[in-house]
Amino acid sequence: MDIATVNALPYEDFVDILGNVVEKCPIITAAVWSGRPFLSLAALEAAISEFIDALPESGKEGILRCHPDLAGRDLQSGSLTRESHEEQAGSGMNALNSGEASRMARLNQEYKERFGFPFVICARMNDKENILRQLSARCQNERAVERACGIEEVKKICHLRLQSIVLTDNKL
Ligand SMILES: NC(=O)NC1=NC(=O)NC1=O
Repeated sequence: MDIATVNALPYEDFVDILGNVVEKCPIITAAVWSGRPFLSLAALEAAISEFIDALPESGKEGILRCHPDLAGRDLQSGSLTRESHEEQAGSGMNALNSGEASRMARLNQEYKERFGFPFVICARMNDKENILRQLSARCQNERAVERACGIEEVKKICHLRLQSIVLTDNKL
């Protein structure tokens, strides 16, 4: 789909097609619809990023709380969204050995208890070794640092999800 087609979508279709570029946060997509026509995919992505950046801390934490744990219960129960499942499987989260799985579960729990929101990382840009390394290291950060870091990862996930839906090579 090219950006001209995206711009022509009524908001129902815009939200249907692009509503999960930020995991389980279709309100972001529904809000940025007002900003069309977007001159390029980059402009659409910038509108999403600006909407997120303008949210209060509680809103940013809310976005993080909409993300399923990596190798967590949603993966185990098969209730991940299509996008999350592809991302988690692609980074090996569904192929952890028992030691790795219990370490992920313990560190995810520790992280959530410390910050009140889950550890979020762009799985498609990391392998399981780096995810475990990042999770362990980031547990030591301050809350504000982790809120910002998690949101940056959300934007990376969004960038890749948008690229899989909207063609990037043409501009209006
Ligand atoms: N907690 C997470 O980081 N979750 C995820 N990262 C991804 O890239 N996909 C997910 O589901």
